[in-house]
Amino acid sequence: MTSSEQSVDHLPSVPYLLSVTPAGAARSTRRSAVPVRARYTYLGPEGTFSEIALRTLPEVANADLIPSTSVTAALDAVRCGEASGALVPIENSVEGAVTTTLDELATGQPLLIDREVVLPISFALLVRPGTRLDEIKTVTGHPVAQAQVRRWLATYLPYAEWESAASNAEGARLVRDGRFDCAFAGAFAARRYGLEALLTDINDVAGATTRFVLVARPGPLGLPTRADKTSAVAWLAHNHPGALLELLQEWSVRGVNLLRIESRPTGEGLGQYCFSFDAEGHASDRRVAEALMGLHRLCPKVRFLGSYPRAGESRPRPRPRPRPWPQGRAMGATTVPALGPAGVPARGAVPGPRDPDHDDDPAYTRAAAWLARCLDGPEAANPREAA
Ligand SMILES: O=C(O)C(=O)C[C@]1(C(=O)O)C=C[C@@H](O)C=C1
Repeated sequence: MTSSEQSVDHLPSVPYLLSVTPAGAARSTRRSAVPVRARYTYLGPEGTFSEIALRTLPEVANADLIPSTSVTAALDAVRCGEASGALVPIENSVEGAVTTTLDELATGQPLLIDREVVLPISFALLVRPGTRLDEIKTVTGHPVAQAQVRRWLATYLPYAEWESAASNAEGARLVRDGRFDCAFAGAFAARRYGLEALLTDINDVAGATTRFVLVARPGPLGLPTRADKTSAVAWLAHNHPGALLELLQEWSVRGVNLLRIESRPTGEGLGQYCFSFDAEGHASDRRVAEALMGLHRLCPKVRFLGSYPRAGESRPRPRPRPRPWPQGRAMGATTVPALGPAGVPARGAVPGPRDPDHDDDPAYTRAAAWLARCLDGPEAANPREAA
């Protein structure tokens, strides 16, 4: 048994976060002086990989961890102030994006990604004690799990009927209740639901991993480390030849590496897409800041999703304070706003200093003001959306 299995077995039984008050009710608790015990939520019920991922974070050691019924419920709990943060899956190395998470972060009241966790994923076939493989007729699990065991299912349970569950642990709960014969879930979930791991280490692709993000209400960004990632969503102005290329060029001309980019339907009709991406670096890095401002000029809508340490990079540590950018000097296509003592645009320093090159350029001024608000983390870090 691994240490993570042990930690799950010793979890207290907690209720689901079900009641959600209207969004917009509460502000971030990050700066609160009141010593309240933090509450974090995750895709539940107890015994999900999401819970294991959340428990790897030192900041939750003394917090209450409360399962949510879905990614949407977890994020809404943060939006309305019921939880300080939510840990949800966002990407799997075999199946790709967890689209619910991408879409929920792209819409609704803005949230920021604070941290990411990458977890190795391997499934066990959980059954009620005594069930044999040749007795299994119905199977359940999360859709992302199904994609990771498709070949295994075709080989060993070709006639079993699959029905998706809200999460792998929810699948295990349904097996316990007699709704299905077996569920794919982490082996650590077996004891929680009084089940038996008939088989373990099931995976079509060895070394599969899932990336999870810890999401919170907007607040000041963490200081840059030597290994950061910046996430955002951009909507293109017109569907014209080269529109996506223009967006990508904002990054490439500045030498910023994109780590992920995917299109997601906006819901406004066929062919209407926005682009969700991760870039290497922190929004206070000059090149990343310039690229974000470039996007703001180019796109009718940009949603900043945060700058945070990259998981798995050799121990990110705070950088030495960066040298201030030369104030008001043009750097490539844009200049950057005034810097505060931490090397990031100062609170209230919006827009930047008098800039003879750009003062007659309202698009520049708006982009600089937007970037400073992204770094400072006010509630409305996405004025483009209100426009
Ligand atoms: O956290 C869980 O256990 C989940 O059910 C979610 C989830 C996911 O959506 O990626 C997590 C990891 C596994 O790769 C499969 C499913």
